[in-house]
Amino acid sequence: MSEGLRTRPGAARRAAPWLALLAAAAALPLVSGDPTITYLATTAAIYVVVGTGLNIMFGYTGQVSLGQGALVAVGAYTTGVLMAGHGWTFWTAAPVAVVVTAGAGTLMALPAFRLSSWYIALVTLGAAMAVRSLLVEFEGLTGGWSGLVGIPRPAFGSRELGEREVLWMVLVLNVVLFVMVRNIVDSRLGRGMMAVRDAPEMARSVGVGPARAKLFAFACGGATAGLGGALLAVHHGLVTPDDFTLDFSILFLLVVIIGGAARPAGPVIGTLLFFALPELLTGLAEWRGLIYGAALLVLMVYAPHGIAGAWDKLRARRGRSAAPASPAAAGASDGTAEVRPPRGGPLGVELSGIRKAFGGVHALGGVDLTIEPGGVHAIVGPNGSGKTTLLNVISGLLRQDGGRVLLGAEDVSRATAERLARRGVARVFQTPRLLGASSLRDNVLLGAYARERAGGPATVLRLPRARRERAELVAEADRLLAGHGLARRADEEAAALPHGEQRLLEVARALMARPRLLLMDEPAAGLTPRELEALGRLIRAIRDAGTTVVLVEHHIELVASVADVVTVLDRGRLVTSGPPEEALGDARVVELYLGAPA
Ligand SMILES: Nc1ncnc2c1ncn2[C@@H]1O[C@H](COP(=O)(O)OP(=O)(O)OP(=O)(O)O)[C@@H](O)[C@H]1O
Repeated sequence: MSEGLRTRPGAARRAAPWLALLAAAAALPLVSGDPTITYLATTAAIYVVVGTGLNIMFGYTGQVSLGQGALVAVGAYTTGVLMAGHGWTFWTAAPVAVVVTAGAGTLMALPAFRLSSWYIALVTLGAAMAVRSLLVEFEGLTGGWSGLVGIPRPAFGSRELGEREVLWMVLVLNVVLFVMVRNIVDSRLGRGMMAVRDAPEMARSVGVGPARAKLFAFACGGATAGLGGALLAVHHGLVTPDDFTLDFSILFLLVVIIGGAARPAGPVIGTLLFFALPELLTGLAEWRGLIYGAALLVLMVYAPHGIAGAWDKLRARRGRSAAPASPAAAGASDGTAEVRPPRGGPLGVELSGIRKAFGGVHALGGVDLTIEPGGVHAIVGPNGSGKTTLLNVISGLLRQDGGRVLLGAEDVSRATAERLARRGVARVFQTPRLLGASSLRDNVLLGAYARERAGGPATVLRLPRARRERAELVAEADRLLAGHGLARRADEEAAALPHGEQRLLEVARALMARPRLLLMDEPAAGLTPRELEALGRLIRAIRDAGTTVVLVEHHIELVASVADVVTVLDRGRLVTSGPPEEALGDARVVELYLGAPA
C-alpha cells in the first residue's frame, strides 16, 4: 500500500463508490456496441474533463467562470485549424491546443486579481460572448458560421482510432485527471486554493499568494477546457460557432454545482445526471423544464454542496456516531508536549512612527515600540485602541500610512503577508478563520504551507519526495491535534467544531508553521477557566521553545501570568510599556480600565 493511502485510509474508501460508478458508466457503452450510446458516452466523458477543470477554478478556488464554453471553443478551433487546415496529427495539435487555451484561461484570470468572484462571472461571460463573435468574424481562419469541417480522428500512422477507441482514450484521460486533481486537492496547492476561497486574509498569513493561486486555478481550468475542446473537435469531426453558445458555458457550471463543487467526483456525477435525465424523462418532454428547475431548487436548499457533498455528509454523520473515543481524546492535554522549536531563532520587531488611518479614524497615531526576541509581549488597551491594527501592520496584512517596521534586522515596511509568513511569522486571528468544509487535519496542514518544499510537478504526480514530506507533515499535524484533544475528530469538518475548539485548531495551525514570531489576537476570548489555564501553559511553552509571542488580549489575569512585557495602547497611541506589574500598575492604565477616581 502506498504511503499516501496508509496515512489517509479513508480517502481510497471514499473514492471507491464513485470509481465504481464511473466504471459502470464506462462499461455500458463498451459492452452495448450501440454507436449512439458510444457517441453520447464519449461526449459525456469529454464534458467530465472540462467540468473537472472548472471544479478546480470554481469549486476549490471560488472563481465563478461562465466562460468555460468559450475556452473549450479555443481548444476545439485550435485543434481544428491545425489538423484540418495544416495537416497536423492529433498528438501534436492537442498539446498546442492545451497550451493556447491555458494561456487564454490565464488571461481571463487577470481581472480576478482585482474583482470579487461574482464580477469575475460577468467578465468571463463577456469573454464567452466575445470569443463567439471572433469565431464568426475571423472567417478566413475559422470558416465563419460554417465552421471547420473534415477534422480527422486521432490516428497511429494511417490507422485512425475507431469510436470505441476514442471513448477508451477519453476514459483513461479522465482517470489520470481524477488522480491528478485528487493529488492537487490533497496537497499544499489545494489547501492554498481553498484558503483563498474561504478566508483570503488567513491565506496570506500562512504564505499563500492569492494571485498565484488564482492564476494556477485558471491555468488548470484553461488547460482542461483546451483538452476537452481538442477531444470534441476530433469526436464530432467539425466545429461551428453554434456548438459554443452561452448555454454551453453555463452547462459546465451547473454540472459542477449539481454534482458537487469541491468534490473530485462532482463533475462525474453532474455529467452523468445531465446525460441520464433526458433519457429518463423522455415520456415527460413537456414537463422537463419544470422538473429540472424544481430539482435544482430542492438541491440548492437541501444539498447546497451538490450530490457528492450530500453523500459525504451522510457518511461523516454515520462515521461520527460509530467512531470510538480515542485515548488521546480521553486524556486531552494542553498541547504543550507537542510544541516544537521554530525554524530559526526567535524574531524581534522594531516599530517606529507607525501611523494608520481609516478615513477620519486614526487607528494608530505614531507608535514606537520594540518587541524583544524570545519573550511574550502582551498588547492591551480598551476596545478600538488599535491593537488589531498593530498586529495587522506587523503581519503585513495592512500597509501602514507612515513609519518603519523592522523584523529582526530586516526592513519589512513594504513586505507582503505572504513574504513575512515565509520569514517565520504566524498569526492567530480574533475570530477563527478556518477552512470550514475541510477536515481538522487539513486545517492544521495548511499551517505548514510556507515550509513545505515539494514543488508543483512533484505534488501533482505525487513523486516519492512529495509523498515522504506529506507523510511526515501528516504525522506532525496528527500529533498537534492529539495534543489539543482533537485527534478523534481529525477527519471531521472544521465548521462542525464548537467555538473554543475552533480556537485551539487555529493555534495548532499556527504552531504547524514552527513560527519564529507568533502573533495572537485575543486567543482567550470565550474560553472556560480550565481552557484559560491550559492556554497560559501553552503560551509559555511556545516561548520556551524559542518563539517570540505577541499577545493581544483583554484577559488581564492571563496577561499578568504569561507576559514578560506589557504594552498599553489607547486611541492609537502608546501609553506605557514595561514589565507586567509596572505597566499594569501605572496610574494612567488603572484609570483607563477603571475610570478616573471620583
Ligand atoms: N478596516 C477598517 N475600516 C475602518 N475602520 C477600522 C478598520 N479597522 C479598524 N478600524 C477602526 O480603527 C480603530 C482601531 O481598531 P482595532 O480593531 O485596531 O482596535 P482594537 O484595539 O483591536 O479593538 P478590539 O479590542 O475591540 O478588538 C477602531 O476605531 C476601528 O473601528
